Order: sequence, then structure tokens, then C-alpha cells
Amino acid sequence: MNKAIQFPANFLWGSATSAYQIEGSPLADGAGASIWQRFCAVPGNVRDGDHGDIACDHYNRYKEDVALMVKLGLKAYRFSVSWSRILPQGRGAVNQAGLDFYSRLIDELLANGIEPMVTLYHWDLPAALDDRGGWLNPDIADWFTDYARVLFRAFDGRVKSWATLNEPWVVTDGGYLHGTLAPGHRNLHEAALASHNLMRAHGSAVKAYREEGKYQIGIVVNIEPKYPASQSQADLDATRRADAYMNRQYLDPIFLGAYPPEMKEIFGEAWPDWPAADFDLIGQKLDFVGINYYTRSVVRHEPAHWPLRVAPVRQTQATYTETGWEVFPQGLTDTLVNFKQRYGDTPLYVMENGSAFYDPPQAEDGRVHDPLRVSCLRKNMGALHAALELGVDLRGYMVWSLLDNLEWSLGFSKRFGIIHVNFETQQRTLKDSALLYADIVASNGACL
Ligand SMILES: CO[C@H](O)c1c[n+]2c([nH]1)[C@H](O)[C@@H](O)[C@H](O)[C@H]2CO
Repeated sequence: MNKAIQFPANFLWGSATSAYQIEGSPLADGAGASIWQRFCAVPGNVRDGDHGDIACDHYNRYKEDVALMVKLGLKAYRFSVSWSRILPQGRGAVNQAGLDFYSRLIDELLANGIEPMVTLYHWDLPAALDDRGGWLNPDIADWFTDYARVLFRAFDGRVKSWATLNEPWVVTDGGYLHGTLAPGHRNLHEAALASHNLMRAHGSAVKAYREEGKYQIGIVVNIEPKYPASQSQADLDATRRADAYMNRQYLDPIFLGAYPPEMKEIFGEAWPDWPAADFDLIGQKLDFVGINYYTRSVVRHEPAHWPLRVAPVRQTQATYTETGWEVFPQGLTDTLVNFKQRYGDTPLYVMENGSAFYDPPQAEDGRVHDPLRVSCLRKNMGALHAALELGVDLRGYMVWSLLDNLEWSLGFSKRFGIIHVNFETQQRTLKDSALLYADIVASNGACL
């Protein structure tokens, strides 16, 4: 980088995880099953038959993991709550032991000067609610809101930053359209309905927070900027469809009061005219938006690819991660600037950003050297700063992820952590990327 970087004085540096990916002990202390336990139990759903029964054993090792956050000097920690630990049946009776676990975690964070940032839903729906239709049942907006109220009443004040959903697009596209994620459905009509119910539930929980809470609430969405493979009208139209489906579908109804018109074009008769009242609910004012950024995609028109009619175009002169994502830091800057231009100056946090690369085994010096992840982190810092210089109201950055963890249907095969986890021994080892991140946090970016 050619000039010293300085981030805003109170820029919030942290890391992110999610419950099912790191906690283990999914049924401990009265917790109920989630759709991810069910999904992992079906042979073929998750690579190598991996599952979250142990994962990073964070449920038992949370104090050790908070100590590692302290070692890195983190100011914040974004984590999710497992709905079925709190409400084992998804609704009704509260499991106090589940609340107690998160209360202990929150107090451990606060005692160490780390701000807890809580995500209410990071994909692990209670199995009992899935039995009642899950995100396909319109009642789920009320179920989710009741769950949210339990957490608001228990933790608001100690927790001052809440996010309703993590990535409704992934929940819908993976869980209901392509079946690659729990609950594994493949149905265009269901995908549309689940997506809309997710947004209704989001709005309902935000509305409840205005009655229950005193601090800030938002949503976390994944944004993958789309770039046309050519300037042909067909490719430009494909780019527009892809952007509407993955990006604008979730932010437009919140900030602009309507879904992108492309949704009808993509879903056809599977996309109804949703009730106008739903948009009043979905459009609740937010205190922030969390952006998860990993990569961009260059796209072309492809009639054979249902229902989007879009195909990605691999870039020849680019680096790709183990998950097949192009390393493209400019896309992070573009994403943040595009948000400001389209939706205005709602405060933003990058709530996830990271990369999966193969990590060599521990070296003789006892360290885990991850040069490719270090390089990505450095480039993304430059992209963040460029967005700040362009006037984006960016408040913080949570690196994904604190720990190597269960990468959903890819199992433990993909490592995103800045801290290596030996899943046989549960030994944690700081990677070089963790050491760099600690320097970035300590110097507020000046070390770059
Ligand atoms: C489509 O990519 C998303 O932006 C995305 C990437 N990621 C995510 N969402 C999820 O929020 C995490 O649980 C994943 O572990 C993480 C890494 O795959």
C-alpha cells in the first residue's frame, strides 16, 4: 500500500462465527434439534459425513476462545444464538439453560472489553418448526418475533447490537431452491414463499425491538456484485437479473418499499403480488446493515441455467479460493459504494469477509503459515479504506472467521479461520493471518 492507512478512531474491529458451525453439543442442557442436525444426518448431504456434534467445542471452550480474542485485541465479536437452545420446540417453553450459556458468553466478552454483536438467526431453524412448515408457514414471522423478544428481554443492554437474519438469500437459494443447504428443498414456489416470510419475520422482529430494546438492530445480507461478461444486451440483462436476485431482492423491500421488478421475470408465476401490508412490516427503519462480502461474479446470459438464465465466467488472470471464489477486493469497495448510492447513508458494518485456502500443517516453529489468506486480508483492508475515503459510513469489520469451523455442506474441508483448529485435539493455533489482524487492530490500520 502506497500511503499510511488510518481508519476512523472508533472503527470496530472484530471477528464472526455462527452457532452451529462452532459450538458443538447441539442437544446439551435441554436444547432441541435443528434442521442442520437433521440435514447432516442424511448421507451425502455434507462432505465426509461431517456434522456439528462437536465442531470447535465452543460450547465448552468459550472462555478459551474469548481469551484468544483478547490476545488478538478484538473490540467486538459477532456470533449467532441457536434458536433451539432457547426454545427447544421453536416456540413455547423457554430453556433457561440455553439462555444461561449465552449469558455466560456475553458476560465473558463484556468482562474482557469485547462488544457482543448477536445474530438471531444463522440458518439453524428448530426442527420442530420445520415440522410445521418452517419458513414456508406464514406463522413463522410470529414464532421468530416471540423468540427475538425472549432474547431482547434477556440480553438487551449487555447486547447493544442485534441482527435479525444472516443472509436470507442463502437460506432461500440453498435451502429451498437448490437444496444444497438445510432443509434441502428444491422448489421454485417454496423459494419465493420462504424468502418473503424471512423478510416478514425480519420486519416483525425489528418492530418488536422498537418496543423492547434501546440500542441498535439491523440485518446481515450477502452481497456479490455482478459484472457483465460483455456489453451485449443479453449479458447486460443477465447481469441485471443476477444482481436483482442475489443483492437487490433483500435490500430493495427494506429501503425502497418493493422487490426488484426482475423477481417476476425470474420466478414467473411462482412470484405472486405480495400483500401491500407486508411491505410496511418489512420496511422498518434499521440502525445498520451488515454486509457479507467474499467475491464478485462476472456473468453472461445462459438460457439453459434455470431459473436465472445466468452463468458465471471464470476470470483467467485471477486468484481463486478453495471455495472457488475469485479474490477481487475492488468488489468490496464497489459493494459498499453501491449501497450508499442506492440506499443512502445507513451505517454499515462488514459482518463477514474472509477466504478459504488450504493451510499447511503446523510448521516446525509451531505456527500455521497462511500466506494466501494474509495477502487477501491486506488487499481487503485497502478496499475497506477506499470505501471510507469515498464517503461510506462504514463502522466496523468482522473477519470471517475467528476459528476454522464447519463450512455447512462442505464440512470441515474448507478452512476460513484466522485461528487453526485441530479438530482431533481441539488445539487452537494462531495463523499468520491472526497475527496480521492483531497488528491491524492494534494500529487501527496504520501497520498496513
Ligand atoms: C455466498 O457466500 C456468502 O456470502 C457467505 C459466505 N459465508 C457465509 N455466507 C455464511 O454466513 C457463513 O456461515 C459461511 O461460513 C461463510 C463462508 O462460506
